Amino acid sequence: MKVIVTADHAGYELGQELKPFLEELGVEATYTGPNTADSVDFSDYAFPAAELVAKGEYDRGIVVCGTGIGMSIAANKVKGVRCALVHDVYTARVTREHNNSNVLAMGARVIGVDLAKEIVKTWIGADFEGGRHQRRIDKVSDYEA
Ligand SMILES: O=C(CO)[C@H](O)[C@H](O)[C@H](O)COP(=O)(O)O
Repeated sequence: MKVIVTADHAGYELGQELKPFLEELGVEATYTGPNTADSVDFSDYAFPAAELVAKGEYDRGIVVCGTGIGMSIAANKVKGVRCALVHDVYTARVTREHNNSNVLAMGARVIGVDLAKEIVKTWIGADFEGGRHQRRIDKVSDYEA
């Protein structure tokens, strides 16, 4: 699996920690966010990363900002992206099983590194269940189209 990780200035420390963590999980990970806390705009990082997921160049994306909200709003503007803002392990699992989310958003000012890693591990390992959930996703995709 190939995963792109990006962040803004508020999320860069967590974003950078996630690359080696994903590699420990056997995932090929790329980090495209900033390397300093200098202020940037989340949209400049969210759109390119989300587009690469939508194009299939990466299987999944992880986007991190202060709250995760700005990144998730931006990522969900990209056609084909289903970005889930997650701050607990339960929704990390269910958003894969039910929503087939292909981008995960987290807020580095909301949760700590250990919980973020648990969320990532759960989200990476959970599979889409299809069935009734596929029908529902198809309706969203039809609207998007
Ligand atoms: O867009 C956001 C809020 O939903 C992100 O959390 C940003 O990281 C945040 O707004 C950045 O805030 P800052 O005061 O400019 O550091």
